Amino acid sequence: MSNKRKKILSVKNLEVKFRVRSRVLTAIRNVSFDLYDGEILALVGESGSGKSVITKTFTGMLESNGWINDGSIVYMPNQKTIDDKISYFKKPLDIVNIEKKLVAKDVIKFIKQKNNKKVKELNAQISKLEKISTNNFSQAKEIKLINSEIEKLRLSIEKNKDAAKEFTKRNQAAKVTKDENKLKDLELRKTTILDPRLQKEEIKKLQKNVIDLQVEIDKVTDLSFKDQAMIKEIIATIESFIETRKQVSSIEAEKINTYFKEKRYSTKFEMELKELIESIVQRNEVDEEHFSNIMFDWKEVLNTKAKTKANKLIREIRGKTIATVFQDPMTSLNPLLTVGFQITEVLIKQLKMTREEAKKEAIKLLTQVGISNPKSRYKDVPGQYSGGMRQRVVIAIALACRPKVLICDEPTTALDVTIQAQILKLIKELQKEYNFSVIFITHDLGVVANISDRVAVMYAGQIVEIGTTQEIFENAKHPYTWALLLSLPQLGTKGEDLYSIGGVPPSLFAQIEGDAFAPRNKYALAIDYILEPPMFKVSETHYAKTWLLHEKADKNIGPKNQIKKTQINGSKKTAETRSKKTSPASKGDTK
Ligand SMILES: Nc1ncnc2c1ncn2[C@@H]1O[C@H](COP(=O)(O)OP(=O)(O)OP(=O)(O)O)[C@@H](O)[C@H]1O
Repeated sequence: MSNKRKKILSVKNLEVKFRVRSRVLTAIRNVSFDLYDGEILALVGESGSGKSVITKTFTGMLESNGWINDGSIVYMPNQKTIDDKISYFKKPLDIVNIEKKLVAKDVIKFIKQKNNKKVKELNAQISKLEKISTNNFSQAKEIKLINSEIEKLRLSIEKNKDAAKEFTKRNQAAKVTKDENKLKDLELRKTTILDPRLQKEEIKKLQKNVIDLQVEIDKVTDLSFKDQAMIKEIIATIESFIETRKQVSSIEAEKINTYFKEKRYSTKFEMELKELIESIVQRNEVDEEHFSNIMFDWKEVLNTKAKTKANKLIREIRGKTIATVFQDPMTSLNPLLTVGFQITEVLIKQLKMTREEAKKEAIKLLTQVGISNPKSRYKDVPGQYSGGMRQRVVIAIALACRPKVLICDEPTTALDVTIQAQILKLIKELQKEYNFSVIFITHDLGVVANISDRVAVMYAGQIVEIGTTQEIFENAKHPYTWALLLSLPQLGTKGEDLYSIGGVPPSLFAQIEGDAFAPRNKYALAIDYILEPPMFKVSETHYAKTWLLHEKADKNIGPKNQIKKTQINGSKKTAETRSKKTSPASKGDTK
């Protein structure tokens, strides 16, 4: 695959995080790659390596507990798209910018909402004090109210003090302290109300607070996307401490410390979070009540749906530019509606076709994806189709809007080997005909040997090796790619156990030091445990993230025999031959 081809998607330094029960995990760590116009790029790696998460970021399909923390994903429409009347995107478009609008306004909105609420409360207090200062009747009424509150508090304190003497009643002791503080406040308010000079001072103080909060409302709009992500991380860190009582790691504490040090202006909300974090780090304790008070409206803000514009754009991308085919066709199909109806709905909604035009086009699409008797099958519901045929229908729907990028997320994993070969062949044929680009996700390198132009190998949220399919199969450089190749059933010896990669991938909750694969890598070097390797260039099209490519590393390290793609092809061919014997496509899978 020549790098001279035009890029259609360019991913740079992508970082994706998820909040899981008040902890944060980093699922994608600084990933960069390009997708070229008309190519098939395979994303390969074990379960959990981040293949699906990456592609979900292209279409705004991350679950609500996930967000893009950093990086950019730029979609560049090709000439065909630009010339095409119905295509929606004519200019390069940074998908992350749209996503930011979807997820990042939360913090700004939250702080604004909180400050506005406080301003309202303060203004009410000011007007009450002003009223009291000019009206004796109001003053007497207020004093009466305060006196009755003071009386109630005194009674409550007496009662709880007795209970607190029993050593087990911790709650009562805390309540006594709280009530005593309230009592002090009320006494002070009473004195203020009775003294006109103090009253004026109090009004001035409150007015100053209002001004400070209003300045903050203006400033908070400047919070960058990164600031907001950091604030979310700090909140999660505090929540995690409350839940687990586990001390914050020194790396995290340092990161938070640096964030505050480098800030020119911090909002009151941030300052309060800073205080809470400091209390955790320095004294291993946190004022939970304070935290829940300042976070009171947080959850509501996170769930707001006021992100409609960005949502609309993302839907346009999802519908007209980047389509996805998932492993289980039933996740995309409605079991109660006929296949014909489901295809025509897309055509009518997205391409504004009339029902008649849509029907014609749907039958054409069904024919193209290899459904025999499309006119009669058009009226069947998905349950009347077999697994392989359903997947063909999903492909037809995905192609209905002529996408420029088709994401295939393990589309053949649930199918038996013969049907799998048919579907792969179909995708390849359609791709040639319509010249869209494909990102093919799979955990099985063997599946992509025949279909992909390039392969990107993923491990623990990173791309560890990328190259043309031939380079990856015949000249792999990363020990993880060697392990994947060696565990292919096609390469196993009859009667012997298949090679399996020992150990488990690292936890994505923790900061990963050095090379993430080192603990499972029998060729690991000492440096792998200390320093993360960079991407080393092997050729114009081939890069690998392993210290074994460093000029000082021993070049003889690695498995003795390199694997030939032809070995994989051989076994894939057998599957294809089997499928051809039962073709046309429908024969092996006629239902
Ligand atoms: N909604 C979520 N909440 C929390 N963690 C998530 C969420 N979605 C994905 N992850 C985590 O992100 C990491 C990458 O997941 P991803 O689904 O991309 O893996 P994958 O390589 O596609 O694997 P698989 O083949 O099993 O789907 C995993 O550790 C997963 O647990």
